[in-house]
Formats: sequence, structure tokens, C-alpha cells
Amino acid sequence: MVTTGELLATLGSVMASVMFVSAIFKQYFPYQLWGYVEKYSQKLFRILYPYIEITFHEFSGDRLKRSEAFSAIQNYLSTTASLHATRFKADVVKDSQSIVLSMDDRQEVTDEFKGIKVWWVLGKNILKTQSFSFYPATDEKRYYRLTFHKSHRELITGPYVNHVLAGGKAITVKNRQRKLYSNNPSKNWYGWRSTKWSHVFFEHPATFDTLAMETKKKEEIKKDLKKFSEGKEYYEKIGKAWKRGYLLYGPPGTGKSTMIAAMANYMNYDVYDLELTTVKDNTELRSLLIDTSSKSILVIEDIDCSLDLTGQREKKKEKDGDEEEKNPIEKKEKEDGESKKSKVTLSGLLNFIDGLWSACGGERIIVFTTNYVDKLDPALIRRGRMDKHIEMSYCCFEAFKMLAKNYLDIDSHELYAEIEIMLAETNMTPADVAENLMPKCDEDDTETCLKNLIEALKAAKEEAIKKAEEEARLKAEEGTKKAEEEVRSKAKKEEKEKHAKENETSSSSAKENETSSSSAKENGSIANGNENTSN
Ligand SMILES: Nc1ncnc2c1ncn2[C@@H]1O[C@H](COP(=O)(O)OP(=O)(O)OP(=O)(O)O)[C@@H](O)[C@H]1O
Ligand SMILES: [Mg+2]
Repeated sequence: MVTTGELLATLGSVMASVMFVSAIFKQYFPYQLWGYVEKYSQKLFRILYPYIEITFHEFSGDRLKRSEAFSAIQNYLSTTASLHATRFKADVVKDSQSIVLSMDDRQEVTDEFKGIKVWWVLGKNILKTQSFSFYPATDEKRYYRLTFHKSHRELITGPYVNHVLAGGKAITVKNRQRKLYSNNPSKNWYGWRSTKWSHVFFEHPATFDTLAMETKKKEEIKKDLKKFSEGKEYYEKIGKAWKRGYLLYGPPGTGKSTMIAAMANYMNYDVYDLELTTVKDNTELRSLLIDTSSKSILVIEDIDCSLDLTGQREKKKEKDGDEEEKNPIEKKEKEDGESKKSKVTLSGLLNFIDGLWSACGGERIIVFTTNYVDKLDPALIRRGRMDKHIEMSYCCFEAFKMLAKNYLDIDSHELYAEIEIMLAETNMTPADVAENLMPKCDEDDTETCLKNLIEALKAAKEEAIKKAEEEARLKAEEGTKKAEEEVRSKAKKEEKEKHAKENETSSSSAKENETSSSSAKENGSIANGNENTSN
């Protein structure tokens, strides 16, 4: 059976023959006559072949970059082709978990858009010449050719092509194996095929279902994320870059990193884990940002330790300073090392998150984590930079139930009541609760694990009481010391005052004596004077 593509191809070759004949004609006949022939042959061509063809090549540019349009069309046609084509090629995606079928070479499929029929064919050119290249050479250059009637030019070249590209990209996102990136030190940026980010496949299994926290809070976060992912038009309307910042804070082991993994899985985003201490300066920070793709989460973990942004860090420095004073050479070496490390400033970081460059790429989530939220600069965590602040706290009963469901596959147990009371009295992180719930050997049944948790909670409670008592004792001791110090300084002050008074009294009596003796002297001289005068 002759396909439409073959028919069109035949028509095409007939036209090519006409062109060939006309080229010969051009050589042997006068110019005026040729002008007529050309005019009418083109007219004839348009009448006989009223179709338009658009070709999308697989590779474009000097560096043989695979065309995004080609990949998108391939994915789009993989769904359309599965309805019409008879020969397929299979690609394995998502770490061998699923198969995607695409059209085989020279296969033709039809598609319809608003009642208009178009034809797609996958063709290939075989290159005859071979040249030496650093890049893996390929002999074949594939392309997709789209053919449609010229009367639908506007509709097909505009809305239809956009529809195909958008549909294809959505399938690419769905099928892609997500990646976890980490930044390379800049000294490795230069050189052949070097990159700013290196990656591994992102395979963290955490989801919002496995994350233990209050359901209400969890649902709120999920809704927030969903709203963000659907908010392209809204962000455009309000004139804001399509990005959202989350600050996750709380004690170690409360699930901040787990939450990031759950967010990435929920949104189907890549993760860029930015290690700030290896970023040389603000310019480098900006280059890293520009090199991230959209639909990604940019993470800066333990922001309080990454830069000199907090009181905590300053305290640490003071302490270091005391130690270094003993050894000035070591101090100098350490200072040199520090200066080589990172010159990223707070203002650089602020601009990175909410400056003009931060809008590049779009659809991006930025997450900071910290154990010490109070010590961060307010400018860093203001809304617009960190739009949503999420406290990850100690394990509550609701979170425990989720962990028990995940770890032990139970919804309730007679020991739950005791655990609920103990969790209300004791601070235990979800990480510790999870560890206690986990069976350690085949013999560990549900009850053993729950009892382990109760024991651990009791131990934690006793420790907390002891710690509180110790703190109270230290506080009391400090209070007594302070009171004693106050009494001593008061006594000292009184003693001083007493001495001062005594000194004052003795000096004034000495003055008095002096005055009386001098006045006696004066009296004597006056008397003598009188005597003299009377003489
Ligand atoms: N809320 C939670 N839900 C489920 N598992 C949790 C939760 N919190 C902690 N865990 C478990 O504890 C481990 C440690 O948690 P995670 O690394 O997320 O803590 P963190 O808050 O990032 O700690 P840090 O501040 O030290 O980085 C995880 O591997 C996870 O199994
Ligand atoms: Mg963490």
C-alpha cells in the first residue's frame, strides 16, 4: 500500500525532475524565454504540490548539541505513534523501570489538530564524508519532517508546533531520571567538557507519605508547592520571578533533609545541593545559579555554618582566636587558607536569592536549612527570600503514628496510650523515634520495638530531668557566687568609703591644727607689731 508520505515523496521527485529539466533549459535558451518558463514552472509546482514541509534536525549548532525541539517531537510522537505506527523503536528510561516506544526510521504517522491532518516522518541522511572529531561522530543525521497543506500554514506553524513542543517537553519531564547535583570547585571549571555541577541520579525514597509530621502542616506544605508549580501566569501577572524560598529550621534529626527529598519527589524536580564554602566569590555564585535548570530545588544546608552570617559562627571564631594566639604561624596559615576558601558575602547571597539574576530559568525552589534560626540575619530570611518558614520539631504523637505505620505497619496498639503520654513529656527527634522503632533482628516483633521506644523515652526523660537539675544546680551556684560577690564588693566599697571618710577627717583636723597654729602665729606677730608701734 502506498502511504501518504510515499505519495508526497513521489510528487516531490516529479517536481525535482521538472526543476532539473528547467535547469538544462536555462542553459540553452534565451534569458527572456527562461523567465517565462521559470514563472510558470513554479506556478505549476505550487498547483501540483500544495504542501509545506518543515524539517527538524536532530543536531544543531557547531558542538553537535542535540536539538531540544527534536527530543520534544520524538516524545510527543511516541504517544501519537503508538496509535498509528506499525514499527517502533524502544528506549528504556527511569533506570530500566519503563519503556518508551518511538517511531522507527522512515515510519510515517499522521496527527490531527483542530480537525486538520498533518504528516510526520522520521528520516535520516547518511553522511558520506568522515572527518576526525573529538566528539563522538555519527554517520547518520536524523530529522523529523512535518508536512501539511499550505492553506493551514498559520495554524500549523504557530499553535500546532507549540502544542507539539509543549506536549513533548511535558513527557520528557515525566520520563526523565531526576538528578542530584553538587557544585564543583571552580579550579575544575576550566578544561575539556568541564562543568560547574556534577550529578548522580536522585533516588531518595522519601515522600510526604513517609514523612512524619502533623497532617495539617504537611497538607499545607503540599498545597503550597502545588500552587507554586501551577503559578506561571500568576507570577507573570504580579511581576514576580517564578521562584519560592523555604526555610526549614529545627534541631538535628527532625527531618529537614528528608523534607527536601520529599519535596523533590512530590514536584518531580532535580536537586542542586550548593556547598557554599567551596564557592570562591559572589561572581562564581552567580555563575552557578545561571547554570541550574528550571524545575529544580536549590538547597543550601546548614546555612548558619556556611558563611559568617551568624553569632554562632562569630563565637566559634573567638574561640579559635584564643587557641591561635598561642601559635602565630599556624594562625597565619589558617588565615591564608580561609582567604582562599570563600569570599561570598552576605550581600552576594542576598542578591543571589532575590536579585535580578535569580529570575533566570524560572520555576525554581530555594531551600535553606538551619539548626539556629534566631542567629540568621533577618535580611536573609525575610519574605521574598525565604517565603515560607517551616519549623521541624520534636516528634509528636501524630508523627509517631506515621512512623509506626511505616516502620511496623500498624495503626494502633495497646502501648500507644503510654507512648502518647511519654512523647508529650519528653523531647525526642523523629530520627531517634524511627531508630527505636526499627526491628534490629528477625526476632524483634512489633511489641519489642514499641517497648524499646518506651525504654528509650524513659531514659531520655530521666536524662532531661538530670540535665534540668544540673542546670538548676549550676544556676543556683552561679546565683550564690553572684550574691557572695555582691556582698564582697559591697563590703569592699564600704571599707573604701570608710577609709576615704577617715582620711578626710584626719586631713581636715590637720588643716584645722595648721590654721590655728598659723593664726596663733599671726596673732603673735600682730602683738609684736603693736608693741613696735607703741615703741
Ligand atoms: N520527620 C521525619 N519523618 C520521617 N523520618 C524522619 C523524620 N525526621 C527524621 N527522620 C529520619 O531520621 C533521619 C535523619 O533525618 P534528617 O537527616 O532529615 O534530619 P535533619 O533535620 O536534616 O538533621 P540535621 O539538622 O542534622 O541535618 C532520616 O534518615 C530519617 O530516616
Ligand atoms: Mg539535614
